[in-house]
Amino acid sequence: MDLSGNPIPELLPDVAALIDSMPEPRLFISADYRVLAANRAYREQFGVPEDLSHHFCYELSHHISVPCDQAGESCPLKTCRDTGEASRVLHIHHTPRGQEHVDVEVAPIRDRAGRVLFYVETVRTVRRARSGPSAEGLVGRSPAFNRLIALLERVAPSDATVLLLGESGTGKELAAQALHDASTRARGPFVAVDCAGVTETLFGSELFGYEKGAFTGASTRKTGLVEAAAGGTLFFDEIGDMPLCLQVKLLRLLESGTFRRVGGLEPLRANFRLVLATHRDIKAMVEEGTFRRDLYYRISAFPIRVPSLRERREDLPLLVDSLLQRLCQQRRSLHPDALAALLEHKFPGNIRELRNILERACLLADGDTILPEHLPEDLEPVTDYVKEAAEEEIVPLEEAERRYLRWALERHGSDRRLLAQKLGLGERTLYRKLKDAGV
Ligand SMILES: Nc1ncnc2c1ncn2[C@@H]1O[C@H](COP(=O)(O)OP(=O)(O)OP(=O)(O)O)[C@@H](O)[C@H]1O
Repeated sequence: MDLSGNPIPELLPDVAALIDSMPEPRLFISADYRVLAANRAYREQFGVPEDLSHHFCYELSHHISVPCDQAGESCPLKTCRDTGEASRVLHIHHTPRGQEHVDVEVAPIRDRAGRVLFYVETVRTVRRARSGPSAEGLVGRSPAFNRLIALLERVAPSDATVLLLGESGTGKELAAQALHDASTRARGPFVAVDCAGVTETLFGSELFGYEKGAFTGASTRKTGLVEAAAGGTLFFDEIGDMPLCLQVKLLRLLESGTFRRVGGLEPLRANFRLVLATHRDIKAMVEEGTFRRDLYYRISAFPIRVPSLRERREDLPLLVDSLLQRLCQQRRSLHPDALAALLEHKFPGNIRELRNILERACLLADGDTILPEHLPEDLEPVTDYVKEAAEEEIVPLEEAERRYLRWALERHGSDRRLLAQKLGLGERTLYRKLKDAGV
């Protein structure tokens, strides 16, 4: 029987017993969000009320009284109901341990005739991201950050090459490490190679190692980074800074999957998962001829954009608390006026800049509280296009709209769907307007 009309089908107890043996936390839900059963793993990890019969999934996981899709969140059950296909999203759920990032997947369970009986929701805790202050790892809870985590979670278990793009200091290296930790190679090594400022000779011997006697001073055999990364992840940081002559060598390694130590004859098989990062626009570099097109195609199968701090401004208080835990011996907090000043700052250097500002402030502050005077004097304000427009002469309406859109995007643009909603526009109209305005 279809569960949207809710009596529970007779086969549910059998299926519930079956999923009890499954190791991942699972819920059975009806089309109208009612929780029908929770398996043992779910009960153990998330704890549920004795009697589930009067509970809805959104109450259990979000502590809200309306379905997620009516509360501005994407709801995998709704998508699954609409499309008939499984749907997977990243959410932040309430758990006995506080709020946690979880990877939620909802799939329909059908009878022989193909009618949907009910839905099964699998909930996997994402351990690589923290939604509360934390002394280590990636922290954040903004839509832009959650999108990054969702992509990292999706691609991590595969061996696909990942290219992390984003401004300096946004956390690309931390994201690469998180990707490794979430991969099947997590027990293997994570080896980072900094491509900025490498010379051809150094690169060869660093990357591939050398045999004893390969050149003057090579008194013993040296293992290179490619060999050291066997079974793990090889992370090329600042790949956009790699000179063209070295790009050829890298391409050869990727194409052949083999390498030779300097001075060695025997080809050795490489065994690493490739992750790369750059703050440069390498697509534009390809057009300019400063980055090899063939290498670009080889490494850009799965690009992930790491958002700037401006796109995830709402994470700033959480980042401040986390970084203060990491930086200061004693417990320190930020005065509300100091936080307000930081919220107004542009942060061209992103989280690294925030970290440096806080490190300096910790040294300057005598007490437990960081005050505005402990922050740099030259904090650069976010351009206030609205104020700018108001202070000037009357401008054409089109120009005012362009400025407003730029402001709205800078301040609230991390979730474009929500932004479109707030502006009273369809998402496609917003995209068109942004394109027309050159934003
Ligand atoms: N989400 C985050 N949560 C906590 N700390 C973060 C986060 N993202 C970045 N950081 C911190 O910000 C600093 C810069 O991060 P990272 O070195 O990973 O940036 P990057 O993008 O690789 O920079 P670059 O392009 O200059 O190499 C580090 O100290 C890192 O620990």
